[in-house]
Formats: sequence, C-alpha cells, structure tokens
Amino acid sequence: MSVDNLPEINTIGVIGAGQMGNGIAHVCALAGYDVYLTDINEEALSKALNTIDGNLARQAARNVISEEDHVAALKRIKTASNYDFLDKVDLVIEAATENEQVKRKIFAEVCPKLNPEAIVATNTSSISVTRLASTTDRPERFIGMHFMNPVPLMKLVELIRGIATEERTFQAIRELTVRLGKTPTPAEDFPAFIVNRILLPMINEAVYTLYEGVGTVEAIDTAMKLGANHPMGPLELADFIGLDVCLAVMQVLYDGLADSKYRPCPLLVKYVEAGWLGKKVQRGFYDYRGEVPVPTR
Ligand SMILES: CC(=O)CC(=O)SCCNC(=O)CCNC(=O)[C@H](O)C(C)(C)COP(=O)(O)OP(=O)(O)OC[C@H]1O[C@@H](n2cnc3c(N)ncnc32)[C@H](O)[C@@H]1OP(=O)(O)O
Ligand SMILES: NC(=O)C1=CN([C@@H]2O[C@H](COP(=O)(O)OP(=O)(O)OC[C@H]3O[C@@H](n4cnc5c(N)ncnc54)[C@H](OP(=O)(O)O)[C@@H]3O)[C@@H](O)[C@H]2O)C=CC1
Repeated sequence: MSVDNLPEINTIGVIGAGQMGNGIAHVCALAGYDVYLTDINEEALSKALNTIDGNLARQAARNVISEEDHVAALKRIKTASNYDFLDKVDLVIEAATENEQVKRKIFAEVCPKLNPEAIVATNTSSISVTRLASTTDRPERFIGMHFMNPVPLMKLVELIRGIATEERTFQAIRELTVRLGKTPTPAEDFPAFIVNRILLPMINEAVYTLYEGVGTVEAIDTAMKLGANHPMGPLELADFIGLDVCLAVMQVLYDGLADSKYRPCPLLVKYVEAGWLGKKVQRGFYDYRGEVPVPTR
C-alpha cells in the first residue's frame, strides 16, 4: 500500500547502549541521521562510542567506507545520560535489556517527553509488540524493528506491526530500513517473530545436546560449522548473542506458545544464573579471557 506524506525522520534516539544499541547508532549515523544514544549505565556509553569508533575504523581500513564517512558518522552521535534530548527526535529505537518490565518502564518515562508525532520502535527479540504498544500513549505509532547482530554487517531487519500499528508508521520505518542499507522483512506479532522462532530453538537444542553429553562444546560447534556450513557453531553464536537474551527468548516462546518443545535447557539456565552470559562478560560456553577462547565444558 502506498501512503503519501510519510512522517519525516531526521533525528533518532537510541535507548540502551549495549551491543545492539551501539550497532544501531552506528548504522543510523553512517546513513546520515543525527543520533542520540542513551543508557542507564554511563560506562556503557563511553564503551559504546569506543566500539563504534573501532568498528567504523575497521570498515574504513577495509574500504567499505571512507575515512571522511567514519569521522562524520562519529560526529553525528551524541551520548546522553538523561532524556532531555527526547523532544528533538522523530524516532526512538529502544534497545535495552530483553525484559518486559524494563521496557515498559522505559516507555512510561520516554513517551510523555516525546513530540506527539514521534514514532517508537522496539528492537525486542521476542516480546509481543502489541502488548508493549498497549502500555504507551501511541500504539498507532509503535512498531517492532528487529535488527540482527552484528548490526553493521547483517542485512535483515524484521518489521513487526502491533495490532494497532498504522500503515504510515510501517511504511516510514520500512523506508528508513532501506535507507540504512538493510532489507526489511515483515513478520507477524507472535512470540519471537520469524528469525528467533527458528534460530533460538536450534541453539537451545545445541545446549541440550551438550547437557545430555552427546558432544562437547567443541564437537557441537565443529559439527554444525563443518556439517551444516553455519558461519558460527550454535554455542559460539549463543555466547555472541548473550545467554541472557537466549534464555529470555526461550522463556517467551515457552510461555507464549505453551508448548514443552520450547522448554529452556536447564544448563542454559545454570549458565545465566552463574552470570556466565557469553562474550560480553568474557565467559559463557567459552572462556574468552585468554588469547584464544577455551570451552568451559
Ligand atoms: C538474537 C536476536 O534477536 C537476533 C539475532 O541477531 S540472531 C544472530 C544473527 N547473527 C548471526 O547469526 C551471525 C552469525 N555469524 C556470522 O555471520 C559471522 O560469523 C560474522 C559475520 C559475525 C563474522 O564473520 P567472519 O567472517 O567469521 O568474521 P571476520 O572475518 O572476523 O569478519 C568479517 C567481517 O565482519 C566484520 N565484523 C566482525 N564482527 C563485527 C562486529 N561485531 N561489528 C562490526 N563488524 C564486524 C569484520 O571487520 C570483517 O569485515 P571485512 O569482511 O570487511 O573484513
Ligand atoms: N544480542 C543480540 O544478538 C540481539 C539482541 N536484540 C535485542 O536488543 C535488545 C538489547 O540487547 P543487547 O544489546 O544484546 O543487550 P545488552 O545487555 O548488550 O545491552 C542492553 C543495555 O541496556 C541497558 N539498559 C538496561 N535498562 C535500561 C534502561 N532502563 N534505560 C536505558 N538502558 C538500559 C543495559 O544496562 P545495564 O547493563 O547496566 O543493565 C545495557 O547497557 C534486547 O531487547 C535484545 O533482545 C535484538 C537482536 C539481536
């Protein structure tokens, strides 16, 4: 459906400066948008800017972008430790922790400070967009915009309409996605959408395979890399995504679809309870503290 006079998007606020937030800020700034990046954790903000700088430098060194693009993109990103910038943005992309209560609290604080026309997008991996939208003052201008990790490299963005999402909101975010150099794919608003409905049960099954002693960490990852041509083994990928995110998605699938086939593996639960959340904390199915990753089982 074509919709005239789509809302103009020039300035974007990104909430949550973890691995996804920094990737989203990176691609938005590189595409010419002004970006405000915020997080409850000030340390996360400086770490995110360093990561973005490093990733842009790597792209420039490999001639994917020019050095001028690198410098200009970095200049377009402002970090903020409060929400004073919100009246300046046309779009907020929420990329905070995968926890419904955290996200609801963010929307409750953010929405009253936004321009009434501003769009709110969530990068949630699994949570109902309709339910999140219903907690805001703008379900018509609320949408799921699910980027893939690592954001600067992955081409896909799943777009998820909530039940009330207006067509012009969908089309504006679709157009933005294309301007970011990504391919949008619509997904219906059911638990974990498309990619994670398929990918996360595969990862959970890999953890069961480890739990039941069918293979070691190394054997399972080697088997799937060489036997199924996956770029990363499932346990390496779980560490890369974050084991907390993997568990949260499995829990949403298990609760939302009420089917025991989505039961999170107890070993995945144990790793999360230990705080061994994967690469971002240097330990998960591999220990990353040395020169090369060492399997932890
Ligand atoms: C959980 C959810 O809600 C949804 C999800 O995101 S699920 C996760 C989806 N993502 C995946 O499945 C990723 C699977 N892995 C891969 O595709 C690949 O391993 C990979 C693309 C991440 C890395 O590829 P690789 O060839 O092994 O790595 P490497 O050779 O080091 O890097 C390839 C390029 O990526 C760049 N790169 C690697 N990691 C990067 C990162 N985190 N950020 C930015 N750039 C990165 C490198 O600079 C390199 O660039 P050039 O090709 O220009 O040299
Ligand atoms: N990891 C992945 O591969 C993918 C993740 N996603 C989704 O993206 C979102 C972010 O995930 P990811 O980047 O991996 O997670 P991270 O844990 O790397 O980052 C989340 C960041 O959000 C911060 N945060 C927590 N509460 C608030 C708040 N109230 N206001 C602002 N910031 C807050 C966290 O701070 P602190 O650490 O101090 O709590 C942390 O810095 C999740 O919804 C996730 O499901 C989507 C696609 C892929």
